[in-house]
Amino acid sequence: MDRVGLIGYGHMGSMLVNGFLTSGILSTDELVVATKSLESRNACAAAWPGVGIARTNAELARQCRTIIIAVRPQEMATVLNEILPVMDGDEHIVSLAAGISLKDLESVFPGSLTRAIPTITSTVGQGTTLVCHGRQVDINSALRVEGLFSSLGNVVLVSEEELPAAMLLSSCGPGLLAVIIDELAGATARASGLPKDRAIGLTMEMVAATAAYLRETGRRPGEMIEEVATGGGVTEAGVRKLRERLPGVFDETIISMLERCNTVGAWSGRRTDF
Ligand SMILES: NC(=O)C1=CN([C@@H]2O[C@H](COP(=O)(O)OP(=O)(O)OC[C@H]3O[C@@H](n4cnc5c(N)ncnc54)[C@H](O)[C@@H]3O)[C@@H](O)[C@H]2O)C=CC1
Ligand SMILES: O=C(O)[C@@H]1CCC=N1
Repeated sequence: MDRVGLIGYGHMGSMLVNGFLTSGILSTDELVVATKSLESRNACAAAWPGVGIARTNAELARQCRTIIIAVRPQEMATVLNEILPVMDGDEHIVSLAAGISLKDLESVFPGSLTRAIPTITSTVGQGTTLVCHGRQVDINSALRVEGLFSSLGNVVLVSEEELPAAMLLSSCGPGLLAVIIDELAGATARASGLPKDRAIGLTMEMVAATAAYLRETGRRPGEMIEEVATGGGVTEAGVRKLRERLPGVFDETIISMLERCNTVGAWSGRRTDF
């Protein structure tokens, strides 16, 4: 049986297990999970009876042809060090790690490699997984992996050059937007006395409705601003303030994140000696 192995059962790993199994794209006996902490191994076993739980990453690698690695980038070399010696070479490795390039991965595993960048919003069936296949991935393996991630929501194929920018928006973006929701609600609560929880509730509904409006009408953001900001009115005063300050803040934000993309894997010097 062509089993799927998942290494790491944190935010992404647990979301993938939930998505693969509840969508029915995999049955419990087609999935094997390995993770470092005993606590999350037990949590996985309790939540998903029937899923294979491997005691080590090597044990998982011996049983699976598709191996999804959902550990932090800093742990990637350790995991590869454990699994590569027991692999045949015809497996398909899928890395979720931000900031570790296919070239880096190919330098230690010259076989089938795919980078997949999911998003936490797939927990509720919304959002996009970015997928970028390496040169060695054949069509069947590519479709298999795309099918797995389609069970969580939208899949978009991207080139590796586009991946960091696309990830900033589709995958880091939910974290950035959560900051904006928090700050907007917080400032409103501070200035008005509206309880913060109520302010957050109203802001969340507004954000979801704004996205739906833009999506369904096809309006550009600038057109929507014009519709909302009545000349000489209330919104206009706020839009003017944000237009003064936000471009600089967002330029700094995006530059710092792109810089971090280049260093988060810290691959240099971490090559292993299999
Ligand atoms: N959190 C997010 O929204 C997204 C994360 N990613 C990427 O997904 C990967 C995982 O991120 P998270 O789930 O947020 O991290 P996390 O810290 O929540 O989970 C990491 C998991 O890996 C396990 N682990 C650590 N070392 C291990 C080892 N040597 N062997 C086996 N398991 C080990 C940990 O016990 C934990 O279960 C990262 O590489 C990240 O760049 C990609 C897209 C979105
Ligand atoms: O913040 C991170 O590094 C990960 C990658 C994309 C979203 N979260």
